Amino acid sequence: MPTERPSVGIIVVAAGSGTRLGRNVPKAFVEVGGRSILSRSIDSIRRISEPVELVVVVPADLVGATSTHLSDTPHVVVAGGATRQQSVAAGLEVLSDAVDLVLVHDAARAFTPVDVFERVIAAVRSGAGAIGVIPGLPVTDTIKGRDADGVVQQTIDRSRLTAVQTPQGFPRALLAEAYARAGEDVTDDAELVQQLGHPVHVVPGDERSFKITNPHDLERAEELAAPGARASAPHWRTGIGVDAHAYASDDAPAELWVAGLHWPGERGLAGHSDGDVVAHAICDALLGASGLGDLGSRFGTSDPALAGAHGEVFLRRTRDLLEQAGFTIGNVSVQLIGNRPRFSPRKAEADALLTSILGAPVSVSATTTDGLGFAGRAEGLTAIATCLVVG
Ligand SMILES: Nc1ccn([C@@H]2O[C@H](COP(=O)(O)OP(=O)(O)OP(=O)(O)O)[C@@H](O)[C@H]2O)c(=O)n1
Ligand SMILES: C[C@](O)(CO)[C@H](O)COP(=O)(O)O
Repeated sequence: MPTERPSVGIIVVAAGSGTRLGRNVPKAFVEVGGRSILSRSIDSIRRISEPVELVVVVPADLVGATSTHLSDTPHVVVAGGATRQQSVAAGLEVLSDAVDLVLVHDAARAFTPVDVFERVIAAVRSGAGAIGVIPGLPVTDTIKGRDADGVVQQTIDRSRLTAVQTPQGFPRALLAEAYARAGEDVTDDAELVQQLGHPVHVVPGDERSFKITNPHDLERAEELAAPGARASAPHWRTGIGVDAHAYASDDAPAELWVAGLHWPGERGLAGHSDGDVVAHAICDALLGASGLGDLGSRFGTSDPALAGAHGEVFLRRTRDLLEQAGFTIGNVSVQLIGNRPRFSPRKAEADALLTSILGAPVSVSATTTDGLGFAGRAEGLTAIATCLVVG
């Protein structure tokens, strides 16, 4: 069935042995800062702002062990071949029919920022199914041609040279045809597409997208992976979350918990958990900003462990989910809407508690609605939260 926009498939080739790196495990499975190169190479893919189909190509004896390197990212694993070209061909074989735009990415480029992926996807789309797109950087060294004895023959005009990176993007039909007709082994996908006579355009690559090839590259990778180092330009995202709970009925009274605090003597809220609207609105804002779903899909009412759970439980779990996905919370701002409790005397206490739970500044304010709406009629409480996250 035709889709409005080409649906994206990404083949991550990770089946190389890493001869030049000289380790005793295949390169993509070498650890950098406690995580494999393969695992790091999909960090940015997880952040692409649309769903993508992921195929990972690995050495045949590591097919079974690969999933542990990809956490919960949906993927298909397939055994690669003796050359990069054969490995890409193996990946192409298992893409589903839904995919009509393919990116091929080297796992060895473990720190490629997400904007490079998005730039390549956008450029392929703008080419109306007819062009290939590769990220590249200007060459900064002087480049000379030499003969087999090492004698310089000429200086090559570097102004027209590009150092080519991945992901390389193509309309699926074009890449499939290029691979079907491929002859001699070449070093990148664009070469095969060009051999068919199709144009390949260069878009800006990124210095951080270097290929981990030699031992020195591994040192550079360790530096980028070190705590506090930024492997990619900060990507700020905003989120919004709203929650409302009715007051508990007199038949089933409850204690009031709002903003992580217990409010003795106040009428409690009804709900599967403790009904902490402030905590729940914050979770929704954070999950939404990070593209990680929402409170309902992450912490469903079917989970008996969450019956009566306090807001703090949801907040801590939400923070963990964001951190696992590589996001850091910038700040959170929340407004509580309702007649009671009188919030301002405990604002500082609430801010301090929520700030310590989330490890980022949280500010809660409160307002009434001049008697309007369900909050004004004292039927319940609402909270609206906004946040910034960076990833
Ligand atoms: N048979 C191969 C060879 C390479 N690759 C992948 O292609 C990318 C680029 O290749 P390169 O950096 O040259 O990796 P290796 O071939 O492993 O390195 P070396 O040439 O040093 O052995 C890497 O992610 C690598 O895993 C692959 O999937 N299958
Ligand atoms: C695809 C590539 O990364 C673009 O620079 C490069 O051609 C891979 O070549 P290698 O010889 O397999 O490293």
